[in-house]
Amino acid sequence: MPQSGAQGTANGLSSPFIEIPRADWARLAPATPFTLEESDLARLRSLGDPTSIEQVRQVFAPLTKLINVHVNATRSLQQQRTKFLGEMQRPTPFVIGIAGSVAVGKSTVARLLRELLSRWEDTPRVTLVTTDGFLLPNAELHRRNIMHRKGFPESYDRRALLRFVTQVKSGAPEVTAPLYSHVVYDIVPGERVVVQSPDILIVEGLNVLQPPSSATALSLSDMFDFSIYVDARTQDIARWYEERFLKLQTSAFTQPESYFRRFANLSTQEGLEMARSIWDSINLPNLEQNVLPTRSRARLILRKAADHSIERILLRKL
Ligand SMILES: Nc1ncnc2c1ncn2[C@@H]1O[C@H](COP(=O)(O)OP(=O)(O)O)[C@@H](O)[C@H]1O
Ligand SMILES: CC(C)(COP(=O)(O)O)[C@@H](O)C(=O)NCCC(=O)O
Repeated sequence: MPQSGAQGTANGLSSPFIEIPRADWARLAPATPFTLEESDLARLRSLGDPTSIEQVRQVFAPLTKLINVHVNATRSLQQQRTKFLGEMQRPTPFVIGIAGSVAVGKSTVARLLRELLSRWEDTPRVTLVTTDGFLLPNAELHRRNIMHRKGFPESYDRRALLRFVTQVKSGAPEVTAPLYSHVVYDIVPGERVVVQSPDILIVEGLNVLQPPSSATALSLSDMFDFSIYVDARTQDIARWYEERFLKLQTSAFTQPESYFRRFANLSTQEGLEMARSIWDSINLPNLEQNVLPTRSRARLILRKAADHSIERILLRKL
């Protein structure tokens, strides 16, 4: 049975979330055969992410079913509204936001959802964009003296990001976004990501659930039809960040164009110290000050255990 109040009862208010026990959630998987193969999963997982096929079956398959219910309800509402207003309007893309800390594993969640949702016959065209494309280029971050704030809300061109998602959601046939490279650690000049009127747009990034900058402004999350916060204990995320940094030392950092190339030859101890210093000075304060406070704005919270498995599922009921 769903349990209420899993997110606490601050100020005596009851929690807007119910926790759905993992076993009950797994039983909500669709009856259709599960077709994801180990080889697909290997392609979709991020570096160091151990998500298993069993996890996908028990957690992600029911989640895509729930999202499919939301997609169909949204389309039905759109149709009825169009009829009521006497308008001619095609169904517009269903937009999903995925938020959470650096290194929590958002990319794996987003890629799995893209893959599984595209296997539903109602939504074959699913596009995933990451908000890093809307980071200000390094030259501009330096000019504003905020290079040490990469990932904080002020390091993005938030108006361009909101405009981009609004255009996609309005049904524009083709919208483009800038492209960010984690290896170069900067926007790639002249390259664009092209989005062509998908059935579903997934927008993944640290700050996608930020409230509006003023009481009268629209926020990105106003464009979301569904949203997910990928959550974990801060000390676990810090460890995942360190472990990933050590793995990147022998992979991405060795590439000639890597911004972190100078870290490739550090000893394990020095690598750990460098990872800890970046975590403590940038990603941890951003998590605590900006990202974590948006958790309760999500429709669904996926809470990961120390081994990356999803141990708790919290669904907003209000
Ligand atoms: N310095 C880096 N070089 C290359 N790839 C990176 C680097 N940092 C992160 N990545 C990759 O970028 C993706 C996004 O990472 P991140 O923003 O931390 O989000 P998350 O871990 O929640 O998916 C991950 O697939 C990660 O492996
Ligand atoms: C690029 C990021 C800000 C994530 O961007 P997002 O796609 O979440 O908008 C992050 O991965 C990052 O590089 N943070 C800066 C500190 C660091 O190097 O870890």
